[in-house]
Amino acid sequence: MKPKYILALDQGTTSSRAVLFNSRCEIVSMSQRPFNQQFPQPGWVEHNPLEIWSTQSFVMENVVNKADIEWSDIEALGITNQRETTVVWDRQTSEPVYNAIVWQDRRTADYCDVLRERGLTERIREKTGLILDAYFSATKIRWILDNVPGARARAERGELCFGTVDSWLAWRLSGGRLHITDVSNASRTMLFDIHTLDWDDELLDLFDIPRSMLPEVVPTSAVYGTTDCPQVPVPIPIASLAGDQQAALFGQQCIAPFSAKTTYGTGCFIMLNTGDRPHASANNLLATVAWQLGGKTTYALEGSVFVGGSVIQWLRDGLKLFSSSADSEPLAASVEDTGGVYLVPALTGLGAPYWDPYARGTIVGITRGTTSAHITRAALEAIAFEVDDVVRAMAADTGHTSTEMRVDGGAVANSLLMQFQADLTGVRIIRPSVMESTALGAAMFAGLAVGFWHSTDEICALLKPDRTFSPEAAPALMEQRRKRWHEAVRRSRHWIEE
Ligand SMILES: Nc1ncnc2c1ncn2[C@@H]1O[C@H](COP(=O)(O)OP(=O)(O)O)[C@@H](O)[C@H]1O
Ligand SMILES: O=P(O)(O)OC[C@H](O)CO
Repeated sequence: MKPKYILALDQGTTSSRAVLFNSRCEIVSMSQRPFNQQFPQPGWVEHNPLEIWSTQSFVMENVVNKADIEWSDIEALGITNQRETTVVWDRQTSEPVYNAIVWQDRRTADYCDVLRERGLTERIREKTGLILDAYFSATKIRWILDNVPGARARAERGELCFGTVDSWLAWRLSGGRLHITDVSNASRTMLFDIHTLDWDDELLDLFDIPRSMLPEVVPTSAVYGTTDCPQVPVPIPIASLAGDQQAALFGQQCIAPFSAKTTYGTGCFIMLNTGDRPHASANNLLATVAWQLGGKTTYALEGSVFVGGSVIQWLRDGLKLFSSSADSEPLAASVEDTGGVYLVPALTGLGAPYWDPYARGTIVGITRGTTSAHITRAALEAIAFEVDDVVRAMAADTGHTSTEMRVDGGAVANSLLMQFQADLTGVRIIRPSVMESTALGAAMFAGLAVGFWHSTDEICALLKPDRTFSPEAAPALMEQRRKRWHEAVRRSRHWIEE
């Protein structure tokens, strides 16, 4: 019999990726294409939705051509995506009415302050599991309706569609037949009740968003329809939609309650499976939907750190300390320690567990002896400190201390960072052999929907770890370092005037 494949489309913040998996969960081919990041004003981040689609469709075609297979050999495709990023488009023409407002964009921070002053924080948290913050889609949609000429009237006439990037891609792939989003993406909009699993009318009223704009909410793993676009010559079942962090949690086989993963990409996203109910956080973490599979809903606790690997990008492109992100490791390893330097990468404010949109990046402890190597090492350590803050908040929330954490994302290639993370957090860090956990998760959801794989157990038996990092440092020393880090964080906070 001819081999069959599952195609995963992974639409990330900085690049679009397509990955083709065979039935042994091996990567058969892969293609990646970066696209433009637009920063029209300080704190604003936008993407062109047409470029998101053109790069995504380019890599999708490329991956099939590279593998030298027929499109009809693909049993199903799955979509996973940067979450919260907001696209609004015309239902008739499919033309976006504005650029995509990216999850990192802070333009609606002051509007969130107004809502906070009106005492809405708790009500929003109860329903959505989220912290009232500009990160989520609701205030971004409202901004588009209020600021793009004619948009509100068109939305009220039912002419506009809203979607996170999963919806936008499903719309384009299906030739405008599917206006859908899955529960994991819906749970990041701040318009979705994670208990009833439906859009919430009170929140829609609050943000003044017509319900007709919203996509239909579907399970994470199911056949929703087939492709119908010029780029795909045969109809292929579209069989999963999942937020990228939730897909990574699944791809990392964190299927049992209290299993956890961290993805070290542009940001760092720490997620803990909390089983079949949301866990309300007392420590500024998010309760969110992990996935809906086989009629069962699984929830997670999440800490979202806004600047992770992107601080290394900033050292590379902004300060020009090295020419490739991988060079950060030998440079940092060329010194024994940071020489007392702490770098707080609050370049777009601070996310979990601080949620301070007015914080800004800070480097403290610089002396005449400080070199680019010390600063680079401090930046790598900062990523680990940020993750450690969230892991500790999770332990405080759940009363459960994990002994291991699975990791993925571009920056896990950095072994110095991984070892420091193990030392600091005191847990075993497990790096998988299939590093594309996000794409793998999307493929697993899609493969399960079409019977390509029959159970998660069958898939887990196919996957092996690549390397484990065990804690080696003295806990007392790490505690001292943690104190200094918190002192540096304190200095970075509330820097921008409200
Ligand atoms: N060896 C490395 N050391 C540290 N950071 C790295 C390394 N390789 C890549 N990165 C960082 O990882 C990020 C890319 O990770 P990736 O998972 O591809 O991001 P995303 O999915 O958010 O677009 C970049 O910010 C890059 O600077
Ligand atoms: O594109 P990534 O991997 O940085 O992920 C972005 C997150 O989904 C934002 O919440």
